[in-house]
Amino acid sequence: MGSKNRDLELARKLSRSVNANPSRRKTATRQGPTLSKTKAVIPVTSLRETRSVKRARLSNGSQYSSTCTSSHGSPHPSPLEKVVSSTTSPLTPLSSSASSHTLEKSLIIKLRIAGRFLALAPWAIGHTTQTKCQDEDKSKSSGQKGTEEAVNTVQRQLQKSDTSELSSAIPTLVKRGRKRKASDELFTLEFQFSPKKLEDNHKPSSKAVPKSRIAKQLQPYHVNNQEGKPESYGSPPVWGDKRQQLCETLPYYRAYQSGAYTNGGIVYGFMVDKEVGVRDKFEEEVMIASVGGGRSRDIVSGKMVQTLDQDESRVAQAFERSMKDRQPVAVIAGRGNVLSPAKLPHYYNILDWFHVTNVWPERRNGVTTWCARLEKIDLATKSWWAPKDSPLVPETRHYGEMTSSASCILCKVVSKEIFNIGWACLNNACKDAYYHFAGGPYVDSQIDYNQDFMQERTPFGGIPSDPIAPPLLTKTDLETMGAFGFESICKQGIVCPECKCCSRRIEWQRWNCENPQCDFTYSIPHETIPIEDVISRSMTQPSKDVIRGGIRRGLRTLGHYDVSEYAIPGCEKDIGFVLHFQANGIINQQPDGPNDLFRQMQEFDFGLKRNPSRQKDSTGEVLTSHWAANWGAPYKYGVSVLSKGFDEAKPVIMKAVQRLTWAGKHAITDDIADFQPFNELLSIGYFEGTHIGYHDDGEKELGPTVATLSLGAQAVMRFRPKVKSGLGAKCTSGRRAYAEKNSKRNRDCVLQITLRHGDIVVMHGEEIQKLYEHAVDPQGELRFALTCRYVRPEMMANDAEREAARVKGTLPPDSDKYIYDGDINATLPPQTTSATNTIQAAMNVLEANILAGNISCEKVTEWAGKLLSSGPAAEAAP
Ligand SMILES: O=C(O)CCC(=O)C(=O)O
Ligand SMILES: [Fe+2]
Repeated sequence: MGSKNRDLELARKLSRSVNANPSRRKTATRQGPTLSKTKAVIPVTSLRETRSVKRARLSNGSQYSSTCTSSHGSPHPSPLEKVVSSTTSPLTPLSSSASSHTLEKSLIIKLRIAGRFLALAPWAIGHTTQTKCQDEDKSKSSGQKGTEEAVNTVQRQLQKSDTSELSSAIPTLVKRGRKRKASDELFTLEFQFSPKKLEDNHKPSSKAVPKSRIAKQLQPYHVNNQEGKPESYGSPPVWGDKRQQLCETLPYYRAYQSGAYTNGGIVYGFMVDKEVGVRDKFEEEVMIASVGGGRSRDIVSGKMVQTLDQDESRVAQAFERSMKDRQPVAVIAGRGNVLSPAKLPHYYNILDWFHVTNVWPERRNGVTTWCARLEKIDLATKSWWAPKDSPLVPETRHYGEMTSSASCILCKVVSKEIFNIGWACLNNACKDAYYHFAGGPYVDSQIDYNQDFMQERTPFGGIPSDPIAPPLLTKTDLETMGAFGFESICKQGIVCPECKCCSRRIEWQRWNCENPQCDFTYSIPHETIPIEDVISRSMTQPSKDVIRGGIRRGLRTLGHYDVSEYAIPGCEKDIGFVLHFQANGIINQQPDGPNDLFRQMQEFDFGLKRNPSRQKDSTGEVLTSHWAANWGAPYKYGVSVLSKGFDEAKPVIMKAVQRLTWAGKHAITDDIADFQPFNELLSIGYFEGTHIGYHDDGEKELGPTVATLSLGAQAVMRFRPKVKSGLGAKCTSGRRAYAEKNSKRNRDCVLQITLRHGDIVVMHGEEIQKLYEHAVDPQGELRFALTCRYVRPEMMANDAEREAARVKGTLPPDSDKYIYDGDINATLPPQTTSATNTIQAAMNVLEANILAGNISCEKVTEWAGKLLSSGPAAEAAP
C-alpha cells in the first residue's frame, strides 16, 4: 500500500471513533449529602463510567489507537484519536472539531518512527512509519536531539489547538526506544498526555525520563515572583540563597530535589516554591499545598508536573504520620512562590514551625493529588511574612473545629466539608471519592476551600519544636562527643548568628557567613588526630577488592612496597595500567614518611576549600563534598581551583611531590623515557562522610601519568567504564560478555581497591581517563589525598598562562633534599616505649578475656594469622 492510501485507510478507521461524546458530567444527576455534624450521607447511584481501552493495531502495523466507552456505550474519542484524526499534514494545527470533547484521560501514545524524527508528531503517524531513513547518517546521530525535537513539536502543536483541554495538555515523554531493523532505524516514543487518570495497565514508570538527560534542558530555577507585593512585617529567622546551604545547615531540611523532607516516613520540613497548585494557600497562619509524589519533570518546560495519580504517595503517608505523631514541620518559602502574602526577602525563607492538621486526596486537573493543610504552631506571635500593615492578630482565626463533617454512606468514613460548593467524600479508597457534589456538575477550577476550614485553628498537642535556627556547634559540644573536629557533624553549615544566613563550611578551617553583606566568621580549632586512632577506626569498615571486566592483576615489588599492577583493557587492547603501591609499617614510620606527613597536613592551614561543582552562583549551586587546594602549575580539574606556586608550598607538599615522582618514575619502567616529572599537586582533604564522586583526570592539558598518595583513613577507590566508552556491545574481544552488561543502568565498577595510609596509586595511560572514571570513598574521620600530575604548558591558552605554569610548576632547588628512594634500605626504627606499653596493655586485656572465656583461642589464632600475613606486621616481625 502506498503511503497516501495508508493515510486514508488510517483516517477512515479513526473517524469511526471521533464522534463526540458530550460531557457526561452535564447529564449526571446527583443527590448530595445532607450536611450536619457527622451525619450519614445517602449517595445516589453513582454514574460510574466504564472505561475500556481497545487497542487496535493499525494497518500500517506500527501504532496503537485507543477508544474509551462510557456506560451508555457511545464511543468516546481519546486524545490520541483526536490528535491523529485531525491531521492530514504534520504541520496542521489540531482541528477545532475536537473542542467539544473533554480530555478524559491520559494515554500513552506510541510513535514508531523510521528514520529521522524531524517534524514528526502524533498526527504524522502514517506518513512516515516504516519508511526508509532518508538520511541515514543524520538518523544515527539524531537520538537525543531528534527526540527533543519531536517532543517540542508535539508540545507546539498542542498549544496551537483551540481546544483548551488539548492546548493545556502536557505531553510527557515517558519512554524512548531505538531499534535497528534491517537498514531502518526505528524509534519509539511513548508520550503520556496529562492531565487525566491513566488506565491502570497503562501507567508509565514513574522513572519517566532519566534525570541526567533532563538536567541539560532545565530552565533556570531562580525566579523571583515577589515584585509588587507589600513589604513583610518582619524578617525570616533563617534564610539561604542556595538549596545546598539549607540542606547542609538545617537538620529538618535535607531535601535537594523534593519539596518535602522526610526521614523514616515522617515529614520534618516542607518547601513551597514556584510550583503552585490550583487551590494552594499561603496565608499568615495556614498553608495548603499539594504534597508531591506522582510528579515528573516535563521534558519541554523543565517543570515538575503531575503525571501520575498519587494513589500510593509515600509523601502523603509521611504527612499523615507527622499529623498523627504531632511532629512539628518547618515550612520554607521560595521566592518563586506567587502566593506569599508579602515580599519574601531572600531566595529561601524559613517561615516557622507548623503542624499538619489535615491530609486528603483531591482531583486537580483530573489527577489525584494529595494535599495537606498546615497550621502555624505559635499563634501568639505575628507571622513575619504577613504584610507590614496587616492587623496584629488575624481577624480570620477561630479556635476549635468549625468545619462540618459527614460520613459517607458507602464507605462510612467521616470527611470534613472542606470545599465551598458542598460536601464530598475524601476517602481515596471510597468509590464515591472525588467531588460527587450535591450541586451536580462543577468546574474544577472554581472549587475553593470552605472559609470555616481555612479559619479554624487546632491546638498543637506535640512536643515543643527545636529552635528553628540551630545553635552554633561549640568546642564543648565536640569535647562531649569526643570529637576531633573532622567528624561529619563538623561539615554541617551554620546559621549566622548575626544575619541568619545559612552558611556552608566552605573553608577547611572555618565557617564564613555566605551573606556578602556580613563578615561573620567562626572556627573551632581542630585537634590533631594520632594516625593510629584514624587507622583503627577506619579499619572497622569491611572492604572487599573487586577485579573484573577483563582487568588483570600482577604483583611486583618496588622499593619497600608490594605493588599490585592492574592492566586495564580498552576495546581491543590494553590501554594502560593502575599501580597500587601498598605501604607498610616500615615505610610509614620513616622520618618524613606518611605518619609525619599526615601529622604535618593537620598542622597548617593549607587554604583547602570546597569549590562549585555545578551551577556556580545560582540557587542550584553545589559545592564539592571535599576540600581542595592546588600547588604548582595551575590547571582546572573540572572545578577550578586557584594555584599557588611550588615556591610558596610548605615542605610537606614538596615531600609528597618527591615521593610521588619516585613512584611515577618507577611505575612506568618500560616507558621511562616518557615520564614527565610532575609540575602540579592537588591536595584534597576529606572529613568523615565526604568523598569524591566519579570523574576522570583527563583534562586536555594533562600528561598521561597521575599519582596519588593516601594519608589517614582508609578509602575505597572504584573504577568503572564510562557510558560512552565503547566498552559496550561494539567490543569484539573476549570481554564482550561483560561489556554487554555495561548498560547505562548496570554500570558496575570493574576495579575496587582499598587504599590504606601511606599507599600510592599511579594511573598511567591517557586512554584510561577517556574510557574509565574513578571515585574515592574515604571510610573514617580524616583523610588527605595528594595527587601529582604533569600539566603541559604548551596546552595553555596563552603566553601568560604558559609562563605561569612554568614558573609555578618549577620545583624549588631546596626540594632536592626530599628526594625519595622508595625506602629501599629502610628498617623499622626502634620501638618507642609508649607504643610498647600501649600494645602490652592491649595484650593484657586480650589475655584476661581468654582466661575469662570471653574469646576462644581459635579466634585469637585467626587474628594472629591475619596480622602476620598483613604488610605492617609481616614487616615488623624480626
Ligand atoms: O582521593 C583520592 O584518592 C583521589 C583523588 C582524585 O581522584 C583526584 O584528585 O583526581
Ligand atoms: Fe581523580
